Amino acid sequence: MTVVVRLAEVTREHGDVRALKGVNLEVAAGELVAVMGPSGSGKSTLLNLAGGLDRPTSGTVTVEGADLATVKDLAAFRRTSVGYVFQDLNLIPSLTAAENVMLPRELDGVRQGRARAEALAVLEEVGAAEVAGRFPEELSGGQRQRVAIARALAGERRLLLADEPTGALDTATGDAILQLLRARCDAGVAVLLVTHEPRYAAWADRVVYLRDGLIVESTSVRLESAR
Ligand SMILES: Nc1ncnc2c1ncn2[C@@H]1O[C@H](COP(=O)(O)OP(=O)(O)OP(=O)(O)O)[C@@H](O)[C@H]1O
Repeated sequence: MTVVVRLAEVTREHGDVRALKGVNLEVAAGELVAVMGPSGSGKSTLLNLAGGLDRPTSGTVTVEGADLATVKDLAAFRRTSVGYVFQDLNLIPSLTAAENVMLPRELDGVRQGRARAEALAVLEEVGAAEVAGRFPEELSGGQRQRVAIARALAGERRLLLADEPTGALDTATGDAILQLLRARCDAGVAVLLVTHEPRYAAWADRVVYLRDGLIVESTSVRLESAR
């Protein structure tokens, strides 16, 4: 079992607010872990720390063996190792769907032709090939979500972080999104998924419950035979 991300005794304080109070969590390659818990319990904070978007007050975060505190170019590290589906998607309005997916790869030095080919392949994989040339404002909510996921999947990233990726989507689209994440996971990617919905958490191998900045419960949910 290859551990892709490990949080060890991680705390995060914002002034007097202790968003995380000593969290230990490992996610292995091929494992989908759902993070649940009430609003304000620290779920987004946990995800941001796991992806190097935020730094812990104490404790260590290790991604693919690298202690994030010692990584010099964290932005570059994130682009190559971590796929992130943001709650508000963060698609760039002036770029087409394909260009949005290509951008992080091009920033990494991948040539335009190859980045485009990759983008089209991954858009196809998420069922959004037909919108490759459209701009975000021309897309439905579900299509935007698929494009954001395609952007997170492009390249050989080993860690995928998704913060409520099913957002306000209808159940069928939400299920399709989870199916996609599950397929990536089964192909060897480690996935950390924040969700409020037990329906989606049921796709996970393990559910961890956060309360007041602590993991209060961790449950194995998915049996191999159920897949
Ligand atoms: N930048 C910040 N400055 C101050 N407090 C913050 C900051 N970010 C988060 N917090 C606080 O840390 C706690 C955890 O927040 P977090 O967003 O991680 O919770 P959450 O479980 O993701 O909530 P939700 O389900 O509403 O998204 C909350 O009390 C929040 O108000």
